[in-house]
Amino acid sequence: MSDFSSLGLSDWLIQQCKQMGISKPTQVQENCMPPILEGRDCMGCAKTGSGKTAAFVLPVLQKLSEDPYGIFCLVLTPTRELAYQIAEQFRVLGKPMGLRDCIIVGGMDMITQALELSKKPHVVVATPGRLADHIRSSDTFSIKKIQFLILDEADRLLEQGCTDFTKDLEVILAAVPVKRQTLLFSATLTDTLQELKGIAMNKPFFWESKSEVRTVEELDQRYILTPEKVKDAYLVHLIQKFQDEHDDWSIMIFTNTCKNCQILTMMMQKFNFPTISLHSMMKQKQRFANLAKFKSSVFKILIATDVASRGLDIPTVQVVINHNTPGLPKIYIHRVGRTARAGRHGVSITLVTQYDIHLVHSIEGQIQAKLKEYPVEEKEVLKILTQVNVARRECEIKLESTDFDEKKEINKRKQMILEGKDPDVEAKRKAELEKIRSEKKLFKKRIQETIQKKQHGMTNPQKLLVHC
Ligand SMILES: Nc1ncnc2c1ncn2[C@@H]1O[C@H](COP(=O)(O)OP(=O)(O)OP(=O)(O)O)[C@@H](O)[C@H]1O
Repeated sequence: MSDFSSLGLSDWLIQQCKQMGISKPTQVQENCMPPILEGRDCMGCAKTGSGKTAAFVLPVLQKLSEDPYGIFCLVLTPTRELAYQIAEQFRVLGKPMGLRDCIIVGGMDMITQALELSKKPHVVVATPGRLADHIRSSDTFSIKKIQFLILDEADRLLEQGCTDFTKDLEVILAAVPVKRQTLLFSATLTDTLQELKGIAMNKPFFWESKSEVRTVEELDQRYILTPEKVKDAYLVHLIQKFQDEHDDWSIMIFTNTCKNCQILTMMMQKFNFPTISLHSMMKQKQRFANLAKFKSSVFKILIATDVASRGLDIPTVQVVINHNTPGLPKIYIHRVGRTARAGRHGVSITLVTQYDIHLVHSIEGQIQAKLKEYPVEEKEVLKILTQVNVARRECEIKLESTDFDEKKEINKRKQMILEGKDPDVEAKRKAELEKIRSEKKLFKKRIQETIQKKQHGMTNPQKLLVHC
């Protein structure tokens, strides 16, 4: 394995790495840093927790120190928390050169951000939506001369998930120079390779870690098969066990919706577990505060939606629990990648219902590894089942008495307005679609019933026609 100096990194950066406890490059750093330093575009696909951030931060800082100006580098990332984490790496590693950075994310004051942008920071780390808003509304800053455009979690930025970044990316790509170095990183690049190559036009250097298994060796991947109604009892049992058996422990629990995240958090707090939540319906300041409390181990359990599934680097996390089986293997890869980072060991436990078995098969197919069953004493779980289910119902009732659903509706309407849609027209369209869907469902059901009856000799063709 090479060292940082043989990769072409300057002494002052090597010293900075040492201060951070980084002495030898990881594979992705060893392979991607030389082409980046040579001026090539680069696409790096390496496992979670393998040091992809430093693989782009270090060469950018080196180039910036040779010819410092602002705005030199723009980093785009899908979540606000991740933007802060990346900016922090730039700040720590770039301290000796007096690096000036600026974070541009939603949920924070736009005027303060505009002022910071106008001061020409060396590095801007942004989420696409808010940066595109600044580009549309202000001419007090320019990203026309940037040297580096970096897309961290590049595949997420390009996919059309629940947050669709494509329109904002178009605005940003039109504002950056054609002559630039483009760097794209993620643990799951391969699905969107062609689109990504379109962004890194300059014959990109592509590097992918060779191993067949797409999750890290240090991760013990488990599952528990459970009926839907017993899931929460398993969760309480698992947490109790970790609390009893470990002194120093930290758990991330992923769930599918903001509401479920909120209810589970209330439930765990009811059981006196030190729990805190992170989801997109929370105010941004609360999100940052909760994450900070979890990082500093004031709270040992973080219950989150997929807003926290990518990139977050919290070394103390030893366990990841999937309260729902992720619908896509790549979501699974990122979620479980919040533990077993940088060579540490970790465990992931996925709660699987009978309806999710096909999802587990598709996850196993993608990661090229089998999940093993996690042994649990069912008797112990059944003992607390009623108590846990009563607690859930109480929390659901409590949440219903707040304006949580109302807030959700308002957020949805705000999002539609931002996307240029009329919320009332959309609601009407949705209701009509729903009506058509349920009519179709009923129609299908009737046909099936009629066919079944016919097969049992209980009907005749006329009856079928009458039904149709
Ligand atoms: N060469 C190195 N040696 C030891 N630790 C390192 C090295 N490079 C980075 N690290 C540490 O490894 C941890 C994970 O790094 P990083 O967050 O960059 O992972 P990643 O590959 O971006 O993961 P993800 O795909 O989850 O975003 C960080 O705490 C970082 O400080």
